[in-house]
Amino acid sequence: MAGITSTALGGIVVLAALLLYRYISHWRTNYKIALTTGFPVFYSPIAQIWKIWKMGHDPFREAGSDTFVLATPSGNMLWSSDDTVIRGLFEQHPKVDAPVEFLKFWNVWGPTIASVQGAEWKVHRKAVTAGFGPAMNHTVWKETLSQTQKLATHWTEDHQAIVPVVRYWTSRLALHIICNGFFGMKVEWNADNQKSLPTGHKIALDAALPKFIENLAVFVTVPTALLSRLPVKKFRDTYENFTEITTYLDEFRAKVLNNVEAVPAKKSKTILESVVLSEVSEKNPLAKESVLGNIFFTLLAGHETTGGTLGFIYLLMAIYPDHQKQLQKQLDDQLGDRSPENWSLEKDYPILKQGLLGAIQKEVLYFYNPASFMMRKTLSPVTLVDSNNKAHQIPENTLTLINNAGAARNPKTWKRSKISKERRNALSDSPALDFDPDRWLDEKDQRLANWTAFGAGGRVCPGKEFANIELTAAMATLFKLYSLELVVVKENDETDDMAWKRTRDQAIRMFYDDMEANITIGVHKDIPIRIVERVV
Ligand code: HEM
Repeated sequence: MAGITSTALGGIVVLAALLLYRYISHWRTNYKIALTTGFPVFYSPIAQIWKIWKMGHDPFREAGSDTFVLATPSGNMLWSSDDTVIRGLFEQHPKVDAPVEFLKFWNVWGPTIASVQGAEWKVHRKAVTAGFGPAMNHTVWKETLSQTQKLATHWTEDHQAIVPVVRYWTSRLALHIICNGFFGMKVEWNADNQKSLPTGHKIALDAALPKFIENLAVFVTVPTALLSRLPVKKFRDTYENFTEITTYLDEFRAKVLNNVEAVPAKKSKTILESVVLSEVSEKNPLAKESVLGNIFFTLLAGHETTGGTLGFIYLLMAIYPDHQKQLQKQLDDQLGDRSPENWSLEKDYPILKQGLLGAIQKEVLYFYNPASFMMRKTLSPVTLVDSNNKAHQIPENTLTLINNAGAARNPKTWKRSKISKERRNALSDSPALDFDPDRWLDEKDQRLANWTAFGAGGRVCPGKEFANIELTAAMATLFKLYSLELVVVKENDETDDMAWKRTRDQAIRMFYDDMEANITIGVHKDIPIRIVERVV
């Protein structure tokens, strides 16, 4: 008996040694391949991608290079915070494309634009993008002007003008706008949406979507059969929201299909119509699951990003009242005493975008880009040129990590404000300390010429104009008619000024300490603000 055991044990030891040898030799082979790129190479068992926003440019400073390769046993991963390299990665699509094997979690109903490559991606892309255009831009402009005024009234009347978590509301605002653009739905701010539910529904669409998105990780990791059966509230809720959304999407789809012959002749289609139309196309029709999936993905990509960005903008304007006043003065000059109903997309939007309002948007998208990183993969060998004009040969099958957070805090392109070391340390060296929209108004400064918040090349964000129009209209409406202030509560024998500075510094610190990365980044804790009507 003891003999058999020791033989078995010996076998296990030999097998383990063989596996370890294979593991190490894969690792060494990958390391040698990585060296051919000409970038510094490091051995790494795993990449700590969950910490990326907080780490900022630190990994690159420690590596002594803005681009490096992590050689891992299962393959190599190139990390870059060099915006010339990042541009190159975007623009070399389709040779460099999304690594679909890591993006399957987007397939809630079926494959979507975000989780496919090559010829299949072209079909999805055509279906999704046909609905973006001048008609949609007008809808977004008008709906944002109207919804933002309604939100401000809702804050003032129903919340005694105090708003604890701004991001929650700006996400809702973006959801209301996109639901109008996609489905022609008018979502109101009072709780009546839940009372006047369409037949057959228990939850309103604008309530089910955010809850489902919040629990997307649960949905992706727990099998659907268990979600509906296990006695865990989170599982049951996730399943209920999923089935509600499926029914809504099915109903929207059926409505278009019922009258599908009329759609091709329409001069401008909604995104819903163009996606559904692709299901009945003779050439490469999309499956029903992909139709539902693409509508969901575009809804998600379109409101989480824009809502989150607007949340940062509103908060930063409360933290920096001087910038807010400067913006309001410029808005008064640009828009005069016309009311929002009379602002025009053709005339006012380009002027607003070129001024301080556009600069604030860029500054926020730069530091608080909704995606702290993006993944790509080289599908064939490519040449990448870095910001020192040096060419690097990157082998096929190299995963690449476009590190937006690192690129934004790269000292080569980022001019920091003059702030003492002590103050930086006390406020966690939060990027909110360096908030400086004016950097985008200096035309001679070309440091950030390569930077892009929306990607570039074939896979560039199709919602770029949608987002820019929405952010512009939501900022102009709010700051033309109202001001935002941090809510200051005095402690002990503090003077007004001391209490304000303490509150402001606490908010700046929270912009680093409490930043969380989920699907997008956000400060999810309370930073209460007050809305005050302007007397102009
Ligand atoms: C501040 C707002 C937004 C930002 C920063 C943003 C950024 C991005 C980025 C960086 C990409 C990836 C590009 C690439 O892989 O090269 C992307 C893709 C995408 N975005 Fe946006 N986006 C925003 C708003 C929107 C909106 C409003 C919509 C729709 C209404 C939208 C729909 C999409 C879709 C469908 C894709 C996938 C494109 C593809 O893979 O071909 N986005 N976005």
